[in-house]
Amino acid sequence: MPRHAAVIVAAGTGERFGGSLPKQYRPLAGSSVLRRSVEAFRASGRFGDIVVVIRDEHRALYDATASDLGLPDPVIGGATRQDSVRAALEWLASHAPDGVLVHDAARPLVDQDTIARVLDALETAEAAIAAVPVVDTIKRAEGGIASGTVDRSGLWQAQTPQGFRFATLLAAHRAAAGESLTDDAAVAERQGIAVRIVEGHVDNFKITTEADLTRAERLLGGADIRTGTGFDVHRLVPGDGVILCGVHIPHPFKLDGHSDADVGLHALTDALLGAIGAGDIGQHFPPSDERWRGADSAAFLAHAASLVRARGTILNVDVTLMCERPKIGPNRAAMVARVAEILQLDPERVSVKATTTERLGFTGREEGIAAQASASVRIER
Ligand SMILES: Nc1ccn([C@@H]2O[C@H](COP(=O)(O)OP(=O)(O)OP(=O)(O)O)[C@@H](O)[C@H]2O)c(=O)n1
Ligand SMILES: C[C@](O)(CO)[C@H](O)COP(=O)(O)O
Repeated sequence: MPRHAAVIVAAGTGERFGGSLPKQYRPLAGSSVLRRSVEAFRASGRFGDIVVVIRDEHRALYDATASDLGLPDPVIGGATRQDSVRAALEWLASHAPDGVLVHDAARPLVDQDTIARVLDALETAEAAIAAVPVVDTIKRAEGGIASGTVDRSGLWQAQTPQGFRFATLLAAHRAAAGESLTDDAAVAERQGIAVRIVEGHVDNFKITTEADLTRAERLLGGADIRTGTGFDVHRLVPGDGVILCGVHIPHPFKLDGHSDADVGLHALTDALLGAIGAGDIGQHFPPSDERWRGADSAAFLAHAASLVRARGTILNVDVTLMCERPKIGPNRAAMVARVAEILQLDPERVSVKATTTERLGFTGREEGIAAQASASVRIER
């Protein structure tokens, strides 16, 4: 039985993707791009060594996503993909596997059939790569103007994995050091090695831009979206106005409470905390703490928002205020604007609604005001 190794190259900078978190460490459907690629090769059960190649400065990111996978220490890659693959092959040289499959970490949707086809082809071929036929009409263009149509017959889009007899690929990479070749098949072709093409899969695309990640997320059944709800009540006592969703509204009563008693922002704070399982407002801002006496509830909401942002993105929030008076309608736009400002959200993602309770219950008797809220967040870290 031949012994095969897998090399997962993840030492790129993801320049075309951009952003502060490199694309291979971006969350993807509850996992990460890199972890999904590695797990596809683990799940195949046909590999001895699985070697991941990373950038030195990504060590903490790698540990956070893959340290529990039981892999050997990652190999440190080079300036180009070619350099990174060669570094992994040199590391593997002392293990002398019969064959090696090289795979882009940036292709997290690789399927088991594609991996198996490349491996099976290696039984009779010295080199085999996954690829899909070019299906679109291909244009050559200069200055944005088409200057010709390329005959697409016989054209393929190379994917990974790309498989080789180990000794063949190591020798080819050593010979090609310093050149500028974008895949391992090109390195092998340079040495006159016949590279067999086997069927890849259209979904085994490379994550190059944000749009690719969104497409991958969609194919995997959606992002990690969570929702939280909040509910709060404050008593009305004689006063000169209420603060609701950050807006002061003149009124012959005020809301009674330790802080400014903004029932709308309190419900919303709890909704955000609930969405990430971070307890409730009372845990974060105990009424026994003098610091919060008369406090502007915007500080509570901003704190909850920062906890969510440490893990992901706030998608939308929705607050319903329950009272007979004051009338919310004339103040709604100002409330939406203030909540959006505190949450640093587009106002289009903020909703404030109101209802009476048909003069029923404590809100109907104007003894107090109640609020309920919900928040949706996308977890990314
Ligand atoms: N010096 C490099 C460059 C790329 N790669 C890896 O090779 C694969 C294919 O490269 P690509 O997707 O083009 O990644 P980047 O080089 O990161 O992207 P860009 O070209 O946009 O900077 C990726 O898994 C990438 O991490 C690598 O290991 N070492
Ligand atoms: C290896 C590869 O993914 C096959 O399509 C591709 O060649 C990588 O090229 P890039 O220039 O790094 O995008």
